[in-house]
Amino acid sequence: MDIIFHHPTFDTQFWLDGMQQLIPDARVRQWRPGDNQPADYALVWHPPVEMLSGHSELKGVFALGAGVDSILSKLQTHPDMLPEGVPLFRLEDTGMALQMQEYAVSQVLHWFRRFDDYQALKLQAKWLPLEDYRREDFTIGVLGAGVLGGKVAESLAAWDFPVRCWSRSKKNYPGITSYAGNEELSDFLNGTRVLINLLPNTPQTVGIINSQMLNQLADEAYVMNLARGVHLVENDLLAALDSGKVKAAMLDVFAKEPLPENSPLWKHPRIAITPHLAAVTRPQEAMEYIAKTIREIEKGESPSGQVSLHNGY
Ligand SMILES: NC(=O)C1=CN([C@@H]2O[C@H](COP(=O)(O)OP(=O)(O)OC[C@H]3O[C@@H](n4cnc5c(N)ncnc54)[C@H](O)[C@@H]3O)[C@@H](O)[C@H]2O)C=CC1
Ligand SMILES: O=C(O)C(=O)CO
Repeated sequence: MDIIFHHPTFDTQFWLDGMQQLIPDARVRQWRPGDNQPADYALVWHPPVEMLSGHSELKGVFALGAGVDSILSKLQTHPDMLPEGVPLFRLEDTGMALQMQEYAVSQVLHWFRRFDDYQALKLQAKWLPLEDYRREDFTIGVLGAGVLGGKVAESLAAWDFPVRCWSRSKKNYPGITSYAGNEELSDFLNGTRVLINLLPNTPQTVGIINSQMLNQLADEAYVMNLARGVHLVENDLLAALDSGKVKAAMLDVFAKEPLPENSPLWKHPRIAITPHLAAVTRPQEAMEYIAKTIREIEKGESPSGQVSLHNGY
């Protein structure tokens, strides 16, 4: 079995050695421009078109992240990049859910305990106990209730917050109210105080966090974007912050990354920013998942994690 690997920034040797250890009889190599030799599996992030195009012998392509939008958008301009019938897989959790839970829970608790207000008071040397927020006024709404959104919703429900989620089809997470489809979006938004985005980037979700959505949230809402920058209309968020509709935002992802130095988001006192690291690929977990999936494919099984090209995620 031949496995090819390409990632613009990962430690390639670590991945080659790791995959070799997990599948000892495989020949694992770094793909380099000009390498047109056949392969059974490809592990990729931002793959050059020629790495995959024409390789209909591939039995699987593994994206080395959870979101496959960068690969699917390249398919728009290079439809032959993924040969017909070759399945595309993505990382399902592999250590990312726990990171998302840490990120979301710590920030929700930060807002709920009003640490942002106390930091502002501290800067004025003011000793002023504020009224507590109540859980019943702190409904958390998770947009996208898949592998990551579902876990984030569960971890916040464990802190006794009222939690709801929104997805394409109904979910059955204990203690979480599930809303599905565009027809239930307004009901989901109505009363949501903290909006957490974990949707995939698809034509249906681009720009979804806009004025219309923000205006339907509870007053003094909080917004956390952990999915993709293109989901959020940045100017609409700035307007909602200025009007007071939104009290604060925590953003991990941006339409343009790295976020340009002249972006007004940097200077806004009620926007917190992290540089797209809410959840990163954990190499060992990812390799174990890929090796397990390869074994399942080799046995003729249908492993989970296959991307639906039709749904776009
Ligand atoms: N900031 C970061 O560091 C990271 C961000 N991500 C982002 O998180 C996203 C979510 O990842 P997973 O949970 O693994 O994806 P997933 O595919 O398991 O879940 C997606 C959820 O969104 C829902 N959804 C999709 N389209 C919808 C629509 N049009 N209307 C309503 N619901 C819709 C699905 O029903 C599902 O519940 C990734 O696509 C990626 O963009 C992932 C990893 C790290
Ligand atoms: O896995 C993903 O989709 C990411 O965004 C990683 O940072």
